[in-house]
Order: sequence, then C-alpha cells, then structure tokens
Amino acid sequence: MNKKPPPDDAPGAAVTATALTVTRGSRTVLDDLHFTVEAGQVTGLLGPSGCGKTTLMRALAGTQAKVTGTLDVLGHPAGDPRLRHRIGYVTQAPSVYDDLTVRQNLAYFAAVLDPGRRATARRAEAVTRALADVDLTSHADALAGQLSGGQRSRVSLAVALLGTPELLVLDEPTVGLDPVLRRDLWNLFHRLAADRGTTLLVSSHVMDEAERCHRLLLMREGRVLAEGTPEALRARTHRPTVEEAFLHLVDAADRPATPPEERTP
Ligand SMILES: Nc1ncnc2c1ncn2[C@@H]1O[C@H](COP(=O)(O)OP(=O)(O)OP(=O)(O)O)[C@@H](O)[C@H]1O
Repeated sequence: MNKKPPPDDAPGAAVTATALTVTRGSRTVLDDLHFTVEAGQVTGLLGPSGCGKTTLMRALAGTQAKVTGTLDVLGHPAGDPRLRHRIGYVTQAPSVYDDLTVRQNLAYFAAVLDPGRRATARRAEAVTRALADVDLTSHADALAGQLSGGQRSRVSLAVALLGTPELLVLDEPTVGLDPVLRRDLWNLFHRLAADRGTTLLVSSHVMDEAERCHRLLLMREGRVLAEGTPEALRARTHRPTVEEAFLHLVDAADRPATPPEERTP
C-alpha cells in the first residue's frame, strides 16, 4: 500500500474551515463544518453518497455558490484568483476531448496554463512527466475517446498535475477502477505527498480506502462526523476497522440523547 508516515515537521493546515455552511436550492447541504486539511498529507473525505463531499470540494475550488463561514485555502479565502494555479481539482466527470489523443489533450491544457513559444520545452517536459505520473505513457498517442473509463479519468488527473499544484482535490478518483489500478493510484497519491509535498484531499464512498489515508474527514448528511487518523478513529471507537468505526459513530449520532434521569451518575 506504500502508506509512508507523514513528515514530523508537517507544515500545518493547508485548509481551515470554520462554520462552513452551503445551501443548494432551499436545502442546507453543508451545515456548520469545522475542520482542517493538513499540508503534505493524504486526507480522505469519506461518507455515503449524497452527504456533501462534492459540494465541499467545489467550495474549496471556489466553484460553489452560497458559501458562508470561513474557508481558508493555502492562506487565502477559497475562490481567490491567486489560488487558481495552486489548486488542481479533478471532478467526477473526466474533462477530456475525445477527438484528441492523450498527449494532444495534455499539450492543449499545458498551453492554456503556460502559454507562449518560449515555454515550449517546459510544456513538453510537463506533459511527459504528467503522462508518466499516471502511467499512460504507452497510451500517449491513443484517442481519448477510445480509452476505458479508468484511463480517461487518469487523463483528467494528468491534466491537474500539469501545473504541479500544491493542493490536489480529487472527487472519487478510483470509482470504477480495478484493484490493481486503485492500488497504483493510491501509491501515486502517496508519492506526490512524500516527494513533492503535495496536499491531497481525496473523496470516496468506499470505506476500505480510508485505511490508505494519513487522515480522514468522515462525513454524513452535510456534517463532519469525525476527523483524525485512521488509527485514532479506530482507537477512539474501539473498533477494528474504519468502516466499523464509522458505523459506530453513525449509530451514536442517531441515538437520542439520554434523558437526565436515565443517566448513570
Ligand atoms: N444543484 C443542486 N441543487 C440542489 N441540491 C443539490 C444540487 N446538487 C446536489 N444537491 C444535493 O446536495 C447534497 C450533497 O450532494 P453532493 O453531490 O455534494 O454529495 P456527494 O457526497 O458528493 O455524493 P456522491 O458521492 O453521490 O457524489 C445531496 O443531497 C444532493 O441531493
């Protein structure tokens, strides 16, 4: 699994949320969230479908309307134009051009990020590196439209890696991938954190992916149920797996508060 421990001299929080609330339509979809995402670590954002993971990621990337509270990202308010090149956000739907090859897709996005003739060599280098990062070098000349779903989502990830972002926000990047590709991607996430100091926030609704993360944000129904390392969550709940810890926390949250007269002294 290659889950290296985070460095001892971790540089603090890359993201800090205080009273973060988001409404969509008439619904409060994120309700008074307080959490941090530690810099240089892989943080898993886990919770059932519909709990608000995508909404939280959109808020971080600055693409979500009706956000209140404080959301500080790399020292700036979320959505600040200065963050544009410092964050890589990969949505669930791969954003690639089907009629271009993998390399042409990357070259196109590289030209948007780093335009001009003088940057030609730098762009070529960035494209080659991003292709290698996601293990698509051998498919560089294939049309994106002829790739499998997993390969297409890796092209999207490669696009996000072009600008060497400090914060990578990945919305369910391993959905639909076979176990070998899932393992390879998690290894890549850990290499990015360990070798480049990248901060990663990776969402998933598959609880077994939790064990691969340095830290977790467990969400449910628009709230953060728990935050911490997988080890701490297991220890706190006396459960052997994060999945069981999560279910225990859900049950505890659902249990009506014990009336005072029934409490043991
Ligand atoms: N455009 C919208 N208008 C109103 N409500 C929305 C809109 N988009 C999403 N929602 C609601 O917001 C809630 C959170 O959705 P969100 O997509 O953030 O959840 P999620 O945890 O990412 O789910 P999934 O794992 O299925 O992608 C859901 O209850 C959803 O129905």
